[in-house]
Amino acid sequence: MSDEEHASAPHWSETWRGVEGQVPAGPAGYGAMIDTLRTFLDDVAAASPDEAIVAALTQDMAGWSSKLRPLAVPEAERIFAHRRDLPGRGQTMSPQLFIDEASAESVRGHVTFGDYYLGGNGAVHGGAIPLLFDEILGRLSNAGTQKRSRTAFLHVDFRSITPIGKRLQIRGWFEYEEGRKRLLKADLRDGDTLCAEAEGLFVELRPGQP
Ligand SMILES: CCCCCCCCCCCCCCCC(=O)SCCNC(=O)CCNC(=O)[C@H](O)C(C)(C)COP(=O)(O)OP(=O)(O)OC[C@H]1O[C@@H](n2cnc3c(N)ncnc32)[C@H](O)[C@@H]1OP(=O)(O)O
Repeated sequence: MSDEEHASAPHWSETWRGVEGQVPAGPAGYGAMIDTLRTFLDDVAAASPDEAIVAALTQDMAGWSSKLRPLAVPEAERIFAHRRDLPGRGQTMSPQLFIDEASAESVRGHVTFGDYYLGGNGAVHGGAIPLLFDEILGRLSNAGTQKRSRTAFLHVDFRSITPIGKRLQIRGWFEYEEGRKRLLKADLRDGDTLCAEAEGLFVELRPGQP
């Protein structure tokens, strides 16, 4: 990185905590709303409601959709998934990632997959785990640089089942950088048990690449 690029690059911590002193986008209470939505999705997944509850819930949800739809804004103005100051970035697509320790080269955190992410027999769905790895490695790859990268490949090995409802430990780290290529690795553990590990190639975008 040249001196000029270094001076204008964001600090790596902004990726995990947002910009210190900057008022985050969105109204007060946005994070609490997203947390409530996460709990709601877990409750929907776990419940066996009767016909009356299903009808009432459908009506309530449709009511909220019709209130939200006119409030849609272009991507750059959206709050969902843009709140780097919140664990999970204020989104519900991937499980809420709590960062315990981070640097420019590595990150360590914890995560609990709720009932919403159940695949079967108490195990997390095999598609939700790569989502989490892409989240942590994609953010680490782009930490402290304006030269954004995108995932070119993400290889995941499932070593043992990943349990629902347990606090798990996740780590991500840089293996090496070579030109525009950044190779990163991650693992997900339940105590001493290795649940899954990943290797991702992130390729730095050229100017004009979306
Ligand atoms: C805009 C920023 C987003 C982040 C915002 C942050 C927001 C807050 C955080 C969000 C956290 C979630 C982060 C999610 C991150 C995603 O998930 S991004 C979405 C998923 N990924 C995509 O959609 C990418 C789609 N693919 C592409 O756009 C293009 O293929 C790529 C990856 C940009 C590469 O294309 P290219 O620039 O034309 O690269 P190319 O010159 O062909 O190759 C460069 C080098 O890489 C190698 N390479 C390329 N692809 C491969 C491959 N698949 N296998 C092996 N080698 C490969 C080439 O062989 C070449 O190697 P060398 O010859 O230099 O040794």
